[in-house]
Amino acid sequence: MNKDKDMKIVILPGDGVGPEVSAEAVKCLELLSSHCGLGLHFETHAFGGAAIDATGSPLPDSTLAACQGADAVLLGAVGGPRWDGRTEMPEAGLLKLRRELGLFANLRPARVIQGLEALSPLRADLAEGADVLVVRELTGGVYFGDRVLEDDAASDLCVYSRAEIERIAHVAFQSARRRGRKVTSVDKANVMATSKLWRRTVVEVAEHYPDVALDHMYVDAAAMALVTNPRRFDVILTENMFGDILSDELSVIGGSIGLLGSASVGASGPGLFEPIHGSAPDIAGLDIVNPAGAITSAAMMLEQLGMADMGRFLAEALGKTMLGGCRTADMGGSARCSEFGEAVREHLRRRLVRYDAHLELVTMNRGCCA
Ligand SMILES: NC(=O)C1=CN([C@@H]2O[C@H](COP(=O)(O)OP(=O)(O)OC[C@H]3O[C@@H](n4cnc5c(N)ncnc54)[C@H](O)[C@@H]3O)[C@@H](O)[C@H]2O)C=CC1
Ligand SMILES: CC(C)CC(=O)C(=O)O
Ligand SMILES: [Mg+2]
Repeated sequence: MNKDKDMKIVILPGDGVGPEVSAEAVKCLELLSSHCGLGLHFETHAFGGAAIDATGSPLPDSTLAACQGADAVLLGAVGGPRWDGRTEMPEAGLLKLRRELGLFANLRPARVIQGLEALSPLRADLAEGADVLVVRELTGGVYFGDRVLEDDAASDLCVYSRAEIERIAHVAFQSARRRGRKVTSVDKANVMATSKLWRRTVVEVAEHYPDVALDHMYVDAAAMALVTNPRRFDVILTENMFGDILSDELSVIGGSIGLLGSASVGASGPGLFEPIHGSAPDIAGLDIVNPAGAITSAAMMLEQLGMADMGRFLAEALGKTMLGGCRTADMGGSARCSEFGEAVREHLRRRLVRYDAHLELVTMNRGCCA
């Protein structure tokens, strides 16, 4: 594959385990790019706590400008106790980056991997075949509302407009069309005004998708159903904070939070690809973190950049690595983060040899038929 245009990928390693997991994902992308002539160019920028230390800001102007000019952004994770209580927190940089890039849709796929059902804490008969996509609204709700913190009282404002709900609902219904044709909208419409508007708007948007089934659940019941009956879900459509919490919960049905990647996309401009986990300060620097979520995010990035085959090769190599028994500590194994990443690349190299042979055959056949 030779792309017509070179692509700029901005890497934001961030804090804690962020640099470790993003390094493994980047090495996989470099391998694919150099082998297949993808023309990916990588540029690393300061972000999060590391950027606060270097510049005083979690999202320096130069980092934001680089992201705005990129084809895609790959992020490790930000935050950690070192910056707790600061006026400028690393996490504020992440929220600002999402808003500045207009990334209103956060897609978090989770599934129980066939052959790895034993990793799931769920009973085998519940776990088998579970495959859920969380479509989380990413630039509205309580994370972006006005905050007041006084000595004896505090408040966080939750605001959603109809337009914000409509656009994320369309993403969910369109995603469902490519999957199991079912959307479960999760809200707290028995209490919250934003949830009442959410439910009303989702029902209206659903009229454009008569081929997709829609049901509604309150978030507390959904939290229970995720671990008692995950197969009842196909696409979960929900607001910012509920989606943040539910997707961490959902990650454990496959065995570990370390497995889940995500894609954040907007109406235009670069997407942001990041594992769903945080900076895991308790295991940072030990080379034991699971880089699967970061590698999955890199595969999602390739797909979004129009290189679906390459994304599939990477995801398959990741699956083969785990099925072959190479697992990090969170999956009950003893592989180091770097060993795991290298094992993925070894599977990728083997896949690329087969791909080259296939391309050669196609070229030969074309020659014969010309
Ligand atoms: N997107 C981001 O950058 C996010 C950043 N954070 C930040 O990260 C910091 C730590 O937050 P926590 O609540 O501890 O959440 P966390 O996701 O960093 O860690 C929760 C638990 O999961 C484990 N874990 C996480 N990722 C793992 C992986 N890939 N492999 C193996 N084990 C893994 C950790 O060791 C820890 O025990 C905080 O400052 C938080 O604000 C939290 C979530 C998202
Ligand atoms: C760190 C926060 C800004 C958000 C978060 O936990 C997430 O997006 O998963
Ligand atoms: Mg989170």
